Amino acid sequence: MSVLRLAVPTPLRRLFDYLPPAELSEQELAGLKPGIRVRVPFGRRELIAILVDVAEQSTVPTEQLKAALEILDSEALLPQSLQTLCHWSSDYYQHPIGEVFSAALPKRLRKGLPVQEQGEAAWQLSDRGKGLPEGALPRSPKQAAALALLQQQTQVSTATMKAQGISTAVLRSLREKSLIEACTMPIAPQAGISREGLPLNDDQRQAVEGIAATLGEFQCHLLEGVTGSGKTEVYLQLISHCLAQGLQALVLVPEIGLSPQTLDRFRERFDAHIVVLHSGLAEGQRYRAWEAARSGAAHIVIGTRSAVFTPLAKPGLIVVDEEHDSSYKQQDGFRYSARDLSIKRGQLHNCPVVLGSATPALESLHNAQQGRYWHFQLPQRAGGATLPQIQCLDIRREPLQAGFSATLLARIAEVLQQGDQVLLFLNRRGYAPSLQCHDCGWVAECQSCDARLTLHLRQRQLRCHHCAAYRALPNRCPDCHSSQLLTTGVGTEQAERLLQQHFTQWPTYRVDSDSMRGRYAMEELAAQVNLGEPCLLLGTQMLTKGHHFPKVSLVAVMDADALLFSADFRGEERMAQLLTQVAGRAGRAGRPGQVILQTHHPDHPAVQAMLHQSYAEQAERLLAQRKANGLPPAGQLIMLRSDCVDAATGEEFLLQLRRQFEAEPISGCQLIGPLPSPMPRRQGRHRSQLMLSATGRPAALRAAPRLVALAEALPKARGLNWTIDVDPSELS
Ligand SMILES: Nc1ncnc2c1ncn2[C@@H]1O[C@H](COP(=O)(O)OP(=O)(O)OP(=O)(O)O)[C@@H](O)[C@H]1O
Ligand SMILES: [Zn+2]
Repeated sequence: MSVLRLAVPTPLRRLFDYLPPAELSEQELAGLKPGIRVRVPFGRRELIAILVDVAEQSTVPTEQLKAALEILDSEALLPQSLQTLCHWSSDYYQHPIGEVFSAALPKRLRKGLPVQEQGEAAWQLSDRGKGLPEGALPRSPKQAAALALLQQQTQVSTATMKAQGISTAVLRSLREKSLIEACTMPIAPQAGISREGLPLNDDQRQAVEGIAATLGEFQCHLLEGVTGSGKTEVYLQLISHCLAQGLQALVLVPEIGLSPQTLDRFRERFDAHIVVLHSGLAEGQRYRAWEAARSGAAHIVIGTRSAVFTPLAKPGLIVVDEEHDSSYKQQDGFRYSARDLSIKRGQLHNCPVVLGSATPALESLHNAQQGRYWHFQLPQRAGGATLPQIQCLDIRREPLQAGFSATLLARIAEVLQQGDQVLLFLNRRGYAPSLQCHDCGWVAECQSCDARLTLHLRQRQLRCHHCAAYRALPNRCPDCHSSQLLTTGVGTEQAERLLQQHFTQWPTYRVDSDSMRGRYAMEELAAQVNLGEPCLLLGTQMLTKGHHFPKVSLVAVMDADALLFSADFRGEERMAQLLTQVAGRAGRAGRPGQVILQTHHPDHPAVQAMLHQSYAEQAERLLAQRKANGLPPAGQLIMLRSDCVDAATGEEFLLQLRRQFEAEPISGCQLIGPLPSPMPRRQGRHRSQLMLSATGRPAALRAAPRLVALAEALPKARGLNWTIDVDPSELS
């Protein structure tokens, strides 16, 4: 007797056995392929599952097995290599396989809708049209031409008709006469054509030649190139090698790095079918892009994190741009790292993977040093631009206006007067991060989180940046009714006001998630700024990623102190990356750039390092510290988090887990905690964490399934949730 072994989208970490649908013949059963969708009853619902295997028998007694309802596909939706990637991810991240498959499929298919062959709108003769006697063509010459075309070729695309001067109006009137009918024509994959690239400098050429030599085999490459060194040009030329071999390229970009400028560079370079996959797409658009990638019609697939699961008919190259970026790690649900999975994918497809960054993650540098990755360096800016000078501006005892020192304001004025642009980095949106009563000390706090509320003056609201809570801005203190409410700290909204008042002649553009709503906001802004008129750009991290503003010659970090004193062991690495990236926006074309860090801690070692060391030198020092402390990449971490409405339950659960794990310890593994999370209460839930530190991958690979098995076996208190995070990127 045959049993269908299925991955069902549920939070349970196991496969489910079902009997085949009753009407399925033996022959049909033998033809079932892993990777097809099956509709199954599950509790009171119906779910869409993925077939993993057809087994001879089940461990569940036959009478308890339910029958599947319907087989939805004849061919696997995902190629074998991607199915393997899903299984591997499920094991590695200890995430339920059903949910992993869901993450890999577009919503349309998850809902059970049929696979749609993608085609081009076209026309063919109707039966009446076919029966038209010779010489009985319509009198209109255009209509006659259209019919003549269709008599020669069975189907002609609307685009071809247009190229022949036949308008849609002509085609419509032929359809009204029932002579022709609409149809879809399969898109014949065409060769992607590359236009000529820039002449490469020696470093770029070495990288392109070295990496291109590995097309057709698996090899991971680290492309470490300072900001503006022309990494993108290296990707473009590698992709053109890839297209020349008839292969597809997958390019991953950080969530907010998918700038229109980047896309334009691809579109200008290639006469090829380029599809884009990101979270802002409508369901239908996403599906069409996915299908084009899967069928091989798309030559280049550019996407954010989840695009790492896009099937490719002829995979040739994977590029991960800004590989250090934290948006590659999913922070909830299925907590995978798209960078790490792309390397696994390269292995499965036998294709090279390029990790590119000006500020590579310590993990990647470590792998390069160990000889696992080939390491290519671009130490100079391309096209003759020089790297900017970084200075620190000691603001102790300096009066500040909305976070600006007089010295900085004067410097900004000079640059604007010279006709250049200024970029100001302030990583805090809103007007002020805190509101306090001057008389009684009351502080506006979120009722559900251990966090202060941010003042948004334009909307006259207090908002929590950790949950959706907001309330109207009070006029008086709710405790003592004093009207003396004061703000502390400065956000972008406040800094923007000051700039507008101070620099009336020049426009200020604010770039943060409040001001950049709408899909085209960033695109329009970039176009405006690149007209080259002097202006002020003020923004959060959004402004720092991948943008190329050639006229910016001064970059100022308004509050460098906000980046110091992080509790996370990655704090200093992140600071060095962020500041190097921000600084890298200055002086990208010809004119030398200048970077100013405003700080109260000019002697802090991290600030000093920014002034006197390159990122590579800082990374070397930080890596040595990590090794000394057994922290990643020298060791591996696994985080177990619990959350519950009351504080004690979660902690008790993690404590039990620790005891059970330690009853039979795994060598090379050490548990730390349970401890309250850095933000102990969020959205009304108390959060605790238990961290496992392993000396290396083998120990971690043994520990992860064991922790999950123990946690699943523990009695679960009402309302308690727990999650596992393998290779956590944030310790919060
Ligand atoms: N070989 C070259 N000759 C002349 N100009 C070049 C060359 N390569 C790149 N450039 C130019 O240098 C500028 C910076 O290049 P690019 O944006 O590719 O750098 P990047 O390393 O990707 O930068 P970042 O990491 O800061 O985003 C671009 O204007 C690009 O056109
Ligand atoms: Zn909140």
